[in-house]
Amino acid sequence: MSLRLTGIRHAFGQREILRGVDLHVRPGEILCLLGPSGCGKTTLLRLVAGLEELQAGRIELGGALVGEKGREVPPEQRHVGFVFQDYALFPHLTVAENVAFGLHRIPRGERPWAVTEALARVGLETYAHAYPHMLSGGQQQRVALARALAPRPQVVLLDEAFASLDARLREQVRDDTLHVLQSAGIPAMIVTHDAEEAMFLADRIALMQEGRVIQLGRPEELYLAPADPFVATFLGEVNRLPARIRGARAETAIGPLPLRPGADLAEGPAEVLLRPEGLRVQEEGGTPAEVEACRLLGATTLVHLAVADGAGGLLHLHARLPPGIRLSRGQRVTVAMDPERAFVFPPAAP
Ligand SMILES: Nc1ncnc2c1ncn2[C@@H]1O[C@H](COP(=O)(O)OP(=O)(O)OP(=O)(O)O)[C@@H](O)[C@H]1O
Repeated sequence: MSLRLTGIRHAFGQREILRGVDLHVRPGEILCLLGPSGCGKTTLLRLVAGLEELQAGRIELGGALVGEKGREVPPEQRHVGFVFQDYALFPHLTVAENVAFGLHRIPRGERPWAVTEALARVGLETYAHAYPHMLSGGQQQRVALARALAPRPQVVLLDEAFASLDARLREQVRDDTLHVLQSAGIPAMIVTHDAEEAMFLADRIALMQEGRVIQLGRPEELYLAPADPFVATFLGEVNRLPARIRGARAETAIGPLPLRPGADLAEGPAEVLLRPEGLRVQEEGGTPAEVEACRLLGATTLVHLAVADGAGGLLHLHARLPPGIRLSRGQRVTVAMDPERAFVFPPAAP
């Protein structure tokens, strides 16, 4: 079971929303469509589900053509499972009846077993006879997932499925969802605008901007080798350092950074983006810096630092250090760069 999208374009009126998207969700793979609001993620998902008329390109599910302009398989015949942000459970049906709702293709006699199996998969078999309002938001979302998976669809699509849950519950439901999707082995395409969520869930991330996939790869590829500053900043916090390319190095206020092999950068001004965990704080042997603030954030300690920018001003930088490290305001330290967490790009447009 896999999903292949080729040359998908879409416009609403004169506005081009999708500008040529090619994607392959492999069997059993979890692919996250990540991008800012309005970049076309939901539209792409709706095209896959058949909820939007295809204008250009092809959609294949499990090797069979389900969408091409003028030749579209209707949504109910596509074997696609859908989970929305607002669960969309039927309030007057029990949990079991909600899950059974999409099982018309399965022989009647097998349906109770399919419902029990789907509810067991999400750990809610004891709630079969409860009504949605008796469940927490997280449990309702798990029912929605069970309902989407019960008919064994070719692909399951999740659209901002965790957005309406509060932070702690969201983490729990995400975690459950990852394990449920992996154990079901059904490929999934998940829409989110939250980079951390995408990194948590995805085997691969397709980062979208203005209707195009800007970079496609494993989360660590996007995080550690971003194709451009947009990808670097979307995937996580960065420090921005003015730089100058000289030979095979980018020179910055906190030392030189060797260019990566194949980097195509002209001599002259550039910009280095440095992940906060790539800013090492040491007692000696780096560039002098002064601690402005130090806060424990739970899993990491965030240190605010001031460094001379080499032109009479100060650069404000963030370092993320292991928890337990305590530095005081005004303390003098030195800083250095971890080249694995630093990326050089042409200078930002003024
Ligand atoms: N039926 C429609 N008619 C006109 N414009 C639409 C329609 N559906 C979506 N749009 C517009 O298309 C653009 C892309 O919407 P889409 O929902 O695909 O983006 P998205 O990346 O999922 O963002 P969001 O997270 O905000 O939903 C938006 O500007 C939206 O206003």
